[in-house]
Amino acid sequence: MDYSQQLLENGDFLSFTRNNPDGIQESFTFYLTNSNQQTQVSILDTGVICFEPVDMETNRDIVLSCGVHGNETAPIEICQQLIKELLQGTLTLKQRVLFLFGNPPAINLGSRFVEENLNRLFSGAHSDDIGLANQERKRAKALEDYVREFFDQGGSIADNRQRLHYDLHTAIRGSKNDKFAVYPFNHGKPRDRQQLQFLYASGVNTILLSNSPTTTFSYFSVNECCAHAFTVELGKVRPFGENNPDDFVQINETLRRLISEDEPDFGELDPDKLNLFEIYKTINRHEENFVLNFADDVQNFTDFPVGYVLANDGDTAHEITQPGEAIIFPNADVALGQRALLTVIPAKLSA
Ligand SMILES: O=C(O)CCC(=O)N[C@@H](CCC(=O)O)C(=O)O
Ligand SMILES: [Zn+2]
Repeated sequence: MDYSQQLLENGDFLSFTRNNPDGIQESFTFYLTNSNQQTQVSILDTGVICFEPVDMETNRDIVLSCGVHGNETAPIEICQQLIKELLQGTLTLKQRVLFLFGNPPAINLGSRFVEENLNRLFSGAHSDDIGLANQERKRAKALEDYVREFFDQGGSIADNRQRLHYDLHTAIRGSKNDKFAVYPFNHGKPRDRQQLQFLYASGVNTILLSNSPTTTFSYFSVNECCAHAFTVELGKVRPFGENNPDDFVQINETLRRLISEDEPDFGELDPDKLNLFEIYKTINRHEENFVLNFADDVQNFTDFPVGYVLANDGDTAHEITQPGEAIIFPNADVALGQRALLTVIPAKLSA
């Protein structure tokens, strides 16, 4: 049985990806027909599948990525289910959608990454040290190319086309705010209220505004593709099969509407309902002797008193300097030079 027939029968793109973690021999395309509407399905690489309505006006191009960190399974399960329903014709396709399972070898290992954190390798960082051409660097470059090409083929945002990229993750620690999103630096452009409302309707009521360039996937799409893009954290990391579907009802619903409606209305933003923070400090690990001065079970968004030493990096002490300053993504076990934690402070949406 050929691959396209197999995918049509079982809709199981995740197994296809996991069985071909290092790539496929060549890309392939096939067509689906449902209620007289044709869909072009293109498998461009392992973990890369694109759905496009044929001969139908569309107004947005949607990228949904997951598994950029291989052990973050809830987003992988969400995307797998959407792909299955599209392949089996039970979810209507009205817009172009590109799904990406970011790091198949890491997904198979159930680990965050194999050699290097993929989500630190975008915006060209994959080519910074040419001696280091590991699979994550190659994949970061390939993912950039797939996303750029997908948006380019959709058409220009000057023609009122919307470009969207939601990079779906789960966090290592528990969190006082279970679901939250990083809104990448957008070089001073106003933050998009419709997008904030979309996130709110998806159950993501906490937003971290980033004020500087990074090497994450979502910043790449904002900066190089002019997309609305976010890193979306959907709860705590759990192994496959241990995620509670009840925790993802809202995002499942909003993503379905985004894919299958012409002009979905997600309601009006009430900024008072959002917990808004800005990223205040990025603390990188520079020394082997790096310690965090709080326990492993301290949750994201926990604040500490001014003067509290959060971390010691060799001889450097990183202190809390602002009332309300709270921790996000603490991880002492990162490579030297990489981000070991962020701090955030409460923020307001500018008019
Ligand atoms: O919980 C953690 O420590 C990490 C969760 C995670 O993978 N977060 C992303 C955030 C990316 C961003 O800042 O936009 C990451 O660290 O890559
Ligand atoms: Zn992640």
